Amino acid sequence: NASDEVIAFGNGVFNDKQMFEAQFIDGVYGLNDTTRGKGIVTNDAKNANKMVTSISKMFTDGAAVNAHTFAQKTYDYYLKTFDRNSVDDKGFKLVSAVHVNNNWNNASWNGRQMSYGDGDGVNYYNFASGLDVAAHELTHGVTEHSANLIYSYESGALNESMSDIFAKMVDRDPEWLIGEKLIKSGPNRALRSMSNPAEIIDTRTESGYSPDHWSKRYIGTLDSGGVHINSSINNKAAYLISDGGTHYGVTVTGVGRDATEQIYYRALTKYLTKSSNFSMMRSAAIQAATDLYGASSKEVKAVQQAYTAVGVL
Ligand SMILES: Cc1cccc(C(=O)O)c1OC(=O)C1CC1
Ligand SMILES: [Zn+2]
Repeated sequence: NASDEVIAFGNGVFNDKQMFEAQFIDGVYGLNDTTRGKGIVTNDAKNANKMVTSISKMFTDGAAVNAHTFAQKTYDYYLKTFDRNSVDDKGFKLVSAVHVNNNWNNASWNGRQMSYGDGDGVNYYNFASGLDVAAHELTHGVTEHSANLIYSYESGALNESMSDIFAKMVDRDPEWLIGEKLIKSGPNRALRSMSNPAEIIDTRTESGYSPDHWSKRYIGTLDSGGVHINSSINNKAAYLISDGGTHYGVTVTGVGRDATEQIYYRALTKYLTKSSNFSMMRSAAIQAATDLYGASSKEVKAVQQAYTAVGVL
């Protein structure tokens, strides 16, 4: 029988009410949106680690409702802000799996789909519960279909930072915290902080905190050469470009989120390459800001000052 689009309602993990397009296929309602690109589909992995393809009625499953609606919101952000049609700009079908593995404290993009763990319920809530998490994962897809930054050492830290930056452009909060909704208990109130990276305890680093300056970068092999550790250095720069501030004695006059997202999107899609390092990130952002706002613009000045403030020349 014909499948038809319906408007459905459901509650997320924290009973956040969501409204979304759903599909009625072969007698079953499913989280299947055929109105965006080549589609947006959400599956229940039933705590297996294989990606099942069953679309079942999941409006009562908070993780599924969140993963699905957050993928829609992120799709809409890229289309509206940059006229980008999904991760590949060709309508790439966005597939998400929830309840992956058991008590999995992770979320991922594997080149084909997003996956979310349920969290252990002690330190973490369900990893599908944060819009910033979904936007982070989906942006890994955007990066893969643009600069395709190698996921290790400095290029990997930039890969991670792109995901954090756009996560916060989609899911805006004044302190630019990453994954704050996931934390149930533990020393940190978020996975990362872009406004003040050094507030986050990280026992992998020499100082014990996330780095907020290139001189404090993690040099080691953990975390694929520190991709989630050193991303904080570029995150801080992006925060300073947007909101401004004085950091290690260097003052940046912020230019706002809208200019900042345009600068980073242009840098990511036009200037960064798979082996770009932090210094090349500085050059790419300056070039992007020059293209968009002019060589003597306040935006170019903010980029120069921000990268100087985090020790990247
Ligand atoms: C929780 C987690 C663990 C390992 C990798 C990632 C990853 O996607 O890089 C990950 O997800 C995040 O960092 C998102 C922002 C919360
Ligand atoms: Zn990531």
